[in-house]
Amino acid sequence: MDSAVTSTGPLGPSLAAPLVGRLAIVGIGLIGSSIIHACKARGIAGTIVAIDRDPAVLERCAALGLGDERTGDLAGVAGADLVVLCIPVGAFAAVAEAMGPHLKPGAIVSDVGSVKGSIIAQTRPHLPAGTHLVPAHPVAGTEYSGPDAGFATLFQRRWCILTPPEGTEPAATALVEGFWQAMGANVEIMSAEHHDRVLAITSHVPHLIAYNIVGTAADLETVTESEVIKFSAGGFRDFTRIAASDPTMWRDIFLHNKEAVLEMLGRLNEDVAILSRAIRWGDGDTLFDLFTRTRAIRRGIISQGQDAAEADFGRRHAEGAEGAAGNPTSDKPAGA
Ligand SMILES: NC(=O)C1=CN([C@@H]2O[C@H](COP(=O)(O)OP(=O)(O)OC[C@H]3O[C@@H](n4cnc5c(N)ncnc54)[C@H](O)[C@@H]3O)[C@@H](O)[C@H]2O)C=CC1
Ligand SMILES: O=C(O)C(=O)Cc1ccc(O)cc1
Repeated sequence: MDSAVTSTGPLGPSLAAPLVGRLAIVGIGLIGSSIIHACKARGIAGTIVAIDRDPAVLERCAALGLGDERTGDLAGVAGADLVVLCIPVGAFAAVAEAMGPHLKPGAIVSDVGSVKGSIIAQTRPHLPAGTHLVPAHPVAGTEYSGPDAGFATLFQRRWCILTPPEGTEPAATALVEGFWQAMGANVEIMSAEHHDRVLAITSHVPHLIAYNIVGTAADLETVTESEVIKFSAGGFRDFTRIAASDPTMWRDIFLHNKEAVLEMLGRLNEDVAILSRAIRWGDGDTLFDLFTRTRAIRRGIISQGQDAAEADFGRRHAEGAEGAAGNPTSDKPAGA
């Protein structure tokens, strides 16, 4: 990648020549618009076609200058070298069916969906021979959605997981790998099945827990709504951020990663039963041992540099610096 770099700006290296001639992004929400910002900032694509079925979204794209061309018609993928589907997981079959006939021979189709097995199953049957499918999932996002929420640095130093089905042309995978690296992401390749199990425990079940706890708190008869808001500075506040995530997107994720999520929920329920028992019987050792183990996991994540801002917060907190008592979790995406 480095030999193709001409200059380094505030957003990182800019490419000497675009990696992709014609890029089509379908779905200009948080992720689609962030890709467009990142590609523009770094000269990754020659021409960008922004496609969305919602006229209001296209209007915002025009106002924000997102895309060199904009259309509500999936025929807009015609002539694209790379098409990236940035739509809810439940919309893939219909979109793939409608766009399939317009793809040029050799086109690479990728995506950003949070579930991979279902996306492959929905998309592959509709892709003409001679095109390539290289599914991707940037493990980076916020609780915000829509074209106004995107920003160029969203993927920087974040993981992007590729799940090319067996038999995928290595050159197609390499192109998509280079595309994400050019936006600042670290790329890892694994099977779709493995991806869906890993993400079920690291992302999907945590979101379900957040939705559930906020719902439960809201339903409690003995705690008023104003008390929930007033005293939400504790752990509950972090849950409310996650529970503000897009309902359509998350409904689709749970419906399309059903098996892995149910498997992980089964394990979680068993472990919650063990904790309930420890609390009931005053078994402090069980609680202390678990909390010691989980604290080490958290510190391991930070020392691996996966969350530099929070590591910095932790350091400043230890030093007693000004502002260290605030919550390190941003309520707003940078630049939004
Ligand atoms: N929000 C996040 O933090 C992350 C989301 N993802 C995945 O990225 C994908 C997109 O998520 P967001 O950008 O957050 O969603 P979003 O809600 O911000 O944007 C989705 C866009 O897709 C458009 N759309 C929906 N159906 C369409 C169709 N049939 N044809 C054309 N456009 C259509 C909508 O009008 C909307 O503009 C989802 O699959 C999600 O699982 C992946 C990583 C992080
Ligand atoms: O905002 C958060 O905490 C997230 O977890 C964002 C996110 C949502 C969905 C994904 O598939 C990946 C990342």
